[in-house]
Amino acid sequence: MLTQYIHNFINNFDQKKTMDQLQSVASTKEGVIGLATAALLMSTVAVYKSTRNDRGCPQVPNQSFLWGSTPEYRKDPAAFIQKWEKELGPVYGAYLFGQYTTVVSGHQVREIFLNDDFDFIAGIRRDFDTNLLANGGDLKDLPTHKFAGSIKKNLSPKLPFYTGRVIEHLKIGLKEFCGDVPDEGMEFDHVYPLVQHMVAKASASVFVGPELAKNEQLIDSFKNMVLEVGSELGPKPYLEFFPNLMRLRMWFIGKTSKKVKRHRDQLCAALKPQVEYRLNAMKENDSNWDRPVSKGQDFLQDILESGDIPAHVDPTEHCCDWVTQIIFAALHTTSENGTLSFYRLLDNPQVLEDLMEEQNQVLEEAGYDKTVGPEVFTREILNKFVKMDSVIRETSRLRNDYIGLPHLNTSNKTITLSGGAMIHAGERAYVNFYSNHRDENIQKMSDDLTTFKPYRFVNQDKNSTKIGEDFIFFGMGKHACPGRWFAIQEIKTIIAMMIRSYQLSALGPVTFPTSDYSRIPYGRFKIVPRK
Ligand code: HEM
Repeated sequence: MLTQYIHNFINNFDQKKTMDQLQSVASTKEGVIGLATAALLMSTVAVYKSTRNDRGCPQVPNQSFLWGSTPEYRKDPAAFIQKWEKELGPVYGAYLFGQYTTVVSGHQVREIFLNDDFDFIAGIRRDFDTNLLANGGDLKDLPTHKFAGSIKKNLSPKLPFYTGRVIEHLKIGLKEFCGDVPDEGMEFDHVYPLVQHMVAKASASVFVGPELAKNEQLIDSFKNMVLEVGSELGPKPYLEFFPNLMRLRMWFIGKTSKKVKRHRDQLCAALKPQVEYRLNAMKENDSNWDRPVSKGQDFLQDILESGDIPAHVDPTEHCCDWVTQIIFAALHTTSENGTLSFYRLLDNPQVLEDLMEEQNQVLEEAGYDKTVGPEVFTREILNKFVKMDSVIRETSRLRNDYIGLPHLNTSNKTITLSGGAMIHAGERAYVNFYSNHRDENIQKMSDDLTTFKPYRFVNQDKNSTKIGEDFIFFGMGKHACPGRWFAIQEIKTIIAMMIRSYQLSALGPVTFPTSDYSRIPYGRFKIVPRK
């Protein structure tokens, strides 16, 4: 009743006015007390409902009426998971993140990923909706299935073709970032900015073409849009109780934030002349135009040629919405995980030398001598770097991911898992990365799964893009990440290139985070040109 009332109450308000009111309410002491009281009431109702509903699985006892088990989880997610799994088994209910949640581990994760009634995109939108937050157009005009379909059709099959361009642009990115590295070497505070710049440059050359990849403003958005726009959201724990308010807040940020406006403006300004030029030339069937396909394709051209631009949307705006979606799906994810693998190597200097040795062997077998540079890499050659692939998979397996990938039951019925757990309509099931990536039965291996073993997956038929219940880093089933081949190839190329060109070393300890807030390790490092 109360939730329904609040739902109606919010939906009957003008969004902008409501948001203004909410912002001013939340900025006063009385307002915060009011919101906290409302959150307490909501929480009490939800806890009451959850105890009355039959859940078909054991529950984590609720530790606080207001926050449920969230503080215990946030304090030490690994300890939370170990404790409750030991006590309750692989599937249990918990009051987490402002709502009742079913946490699913083991073989039953399949039943979440492979059931069409569970929807990850709908599950994540409650807390993070790219369309709203980045003012990225109407979801109906660019639905996720269209975006995913286009990646599958236009990106993955063309990877062999894009490899050379990616290498060329990674090199440009490296040069722009480091300049000429002197013989005595160069020191850096952190890996992320370097990897981020290289990923932005190479990704832009594939998504919008080599010409636009020279545009500094566009590259700035490829690098910084996700972090800057994401930071506008900030932690607002009391909003976790109010999905509608959360969405209003994202909508408000999208419409009013200066950071969002800056990135959208610079993306549109960069894209506009290219989009207009290409559309004009296509319309006039001008065979002389500098068609990107003559120099190779790019993803922007695929969008323009798809004939899918809705008639009521300005083509530049539509392409800008596409690029915004691409930036959110592809850029930070790849930079972050490239950084992680890089730090694992800095932390294991012997592996760096092994990987150089592996490169030399593969290149020799391909008919090259040891002096060649990374420009000779092809997709085929990169695929033969099996030790490096294992390092990347092992890095991803051990990432500090805990309970994640919320999947919303979008049907109007209760879904019962094979172990008996019931997820009612409108509720979310979370997948337990942490357990599946460390469980001996799931991994089908027994040697210490809590430690980093770089060559664990060599000759195991488990490469870094092979998904399954033992590797849910990219999800699973028909919605598994369609960009994973591109992401992994980019990460592999960056690492292989850096190893081939420089001797890399950590300058002090490398620290891997264990919280659920940041996945990025830190530590200083040095590069010295190889002779
Ligand atoms: C290391 C980098 C990346 C990671 C860790 C990652 C991870 C994920 C995960 C966990 C999902 C959800 C899968 C599921 O629901 O089962 C996903 C979906 C998706 N990813 Fe990625 N991703 C990465 C890079 C990329 C790149 C480079 C692209 C685009 C070129 C991309 C495009 C997408 C799209 C379009 C979806 C939605 C698929 C659908 O709903 O059908 N991702 N990704």
